[in-house]
Amino acid sequence: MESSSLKIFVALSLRMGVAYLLMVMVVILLFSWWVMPCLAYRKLKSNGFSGPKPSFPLGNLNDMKKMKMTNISSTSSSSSSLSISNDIHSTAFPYFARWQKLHGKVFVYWLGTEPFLYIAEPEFLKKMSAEIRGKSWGKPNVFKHDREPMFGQGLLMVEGEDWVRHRHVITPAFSPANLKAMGSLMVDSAKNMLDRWTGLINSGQPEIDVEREIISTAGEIIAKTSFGVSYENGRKVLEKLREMQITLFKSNRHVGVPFGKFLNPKQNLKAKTLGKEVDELLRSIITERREKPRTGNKPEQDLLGLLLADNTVDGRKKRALTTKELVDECKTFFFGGHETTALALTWTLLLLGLHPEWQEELREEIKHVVGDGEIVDATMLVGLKKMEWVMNEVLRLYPPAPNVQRQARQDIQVDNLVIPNGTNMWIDVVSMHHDENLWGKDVNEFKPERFKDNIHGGCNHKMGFLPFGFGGRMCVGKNLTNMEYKIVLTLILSRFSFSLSPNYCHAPSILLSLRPMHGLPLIFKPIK
Ligand code: HEM
Repeated sequence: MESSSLKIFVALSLRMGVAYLLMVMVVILLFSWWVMPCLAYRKLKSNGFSGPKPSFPLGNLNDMKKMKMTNISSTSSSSSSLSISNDIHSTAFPYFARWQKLHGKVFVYWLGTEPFLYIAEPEFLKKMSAEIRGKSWGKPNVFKHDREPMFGQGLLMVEGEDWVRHRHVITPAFSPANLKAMGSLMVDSAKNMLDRWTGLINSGQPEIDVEREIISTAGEIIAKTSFGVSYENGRKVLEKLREMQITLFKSNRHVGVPFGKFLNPKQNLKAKTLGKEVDELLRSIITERREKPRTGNKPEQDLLGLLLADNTVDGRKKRALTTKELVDECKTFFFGGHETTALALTWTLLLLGLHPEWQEELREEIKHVVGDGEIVDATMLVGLKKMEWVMNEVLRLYPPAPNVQRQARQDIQVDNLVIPNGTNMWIDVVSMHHDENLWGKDVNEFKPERFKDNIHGGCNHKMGFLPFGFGGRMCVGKNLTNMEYKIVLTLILSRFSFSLSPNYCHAPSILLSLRPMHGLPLIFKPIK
């Protein structure tokens, strides 16, 4: 009798325990997905920020999806090579274009239960970022799960003192001396690509999808220059990263939605598996380099060599990167180091295909600065000023990194408004680059000369042109991009003239970066 009542007592206690635990879990979930977002909403509202009305639990995701779908169906029929417009904001981001009309250039919208402060106003951005140092900025926690397989805790995502440590280790890899040494490897890879193009043209195939070609050459360049590995070894990493990019960013994602990751279980599993495979490949590249005998006492000066070396920050020896940190940095650089530069070149070829007069201008400049000879030394490319105007104008109209994201790690005062600690921010670079109030009536025209004698391109606000980000977290690879861009474009323009194929369909779209959805077919003619 005694033992049976003990059993009943234990069973009852267990049930009550489970019920209690469930209740606590429900309260925690309700608190973090309902109460906290509502409090954040009220706080932002009381601070004067308005925006589209969210619904629980999707926030504004449904509205965004609907506007995107309506936009795709209304533009797909009209998109032909004759109707190419550089006015891309309302097609790439129809929801932001619409909400701007209703709520201005700073407002709050919701991804699931996460509020985002949308910013397309350079003066607001200037005031907001004036007091915040690089290490004090956060990156939205809500994106971290999504981006973990691609970037891990690499430089793009890391925060605080760890960011300082990583940035100090990495910056020397992009010193002028190191960049100069990378120049000849870039020339070799670009020439291989152009020899392939010549072969295709000679065999009667003058139409080439340059997006695919340039992405693969830029991948080869980053594999050789930053990691000292052959394209074959780098290719596996790049292919898997690319597959992961498509898996993670092409489908309907449920960012910020409670249990959102369980809504796409197949994709999440695939991304996780690919992430593990990439980590394994990179670990073997790292191990191989660790075991490779050094030439002399100095570590190799490419990115991987510097990441592996012990390092000193502000005169003090700092902890070297752990293997996990190394793998994450390698992923970040393998991906970030080729895709953005390749897209800058791709969009340039589109605009030059549409503007043969600028092809001629640049050819003249190349003749003057480089002569008819080879690029023997990349430093000679510094004199290509018009090419720099063209690059800036392309990055303005088609910024490969179309937005910058932040999360406040402290309350931030902007005039009489307070952005509460924890607020996510979405800085719309495409919008600012296409804002008539900042650039004038000809904002959507391709006019490289606006950058002549003016590094801001005549924009009436210094923070209205942000292709490489801003402040302490500005792009670390800017100079590498500059050099690679000039080398590849110089070689292309010296060997070919080109025009747009009638098969091109103009559909700039976002897959993390801004890319031509259907590639970029061009028709080539050799010029010597
Ligand atoms: C046209 C080419 C490029 C564009 C448009 C571009 C754009 C950007 C932008 C907008 C940011 C700021 C992101 C933020 O603040 O959240 C950034 C950061 C970064 N970029 Fe680039 N990038 C380019 C080329 C490169 C290259 C070639 C590399 C590497 C070799 C690279 C590596 C990085 C890294 C690691 C960061 C993070 C820096 C930090 O947070 O300290 N980028 N880039």
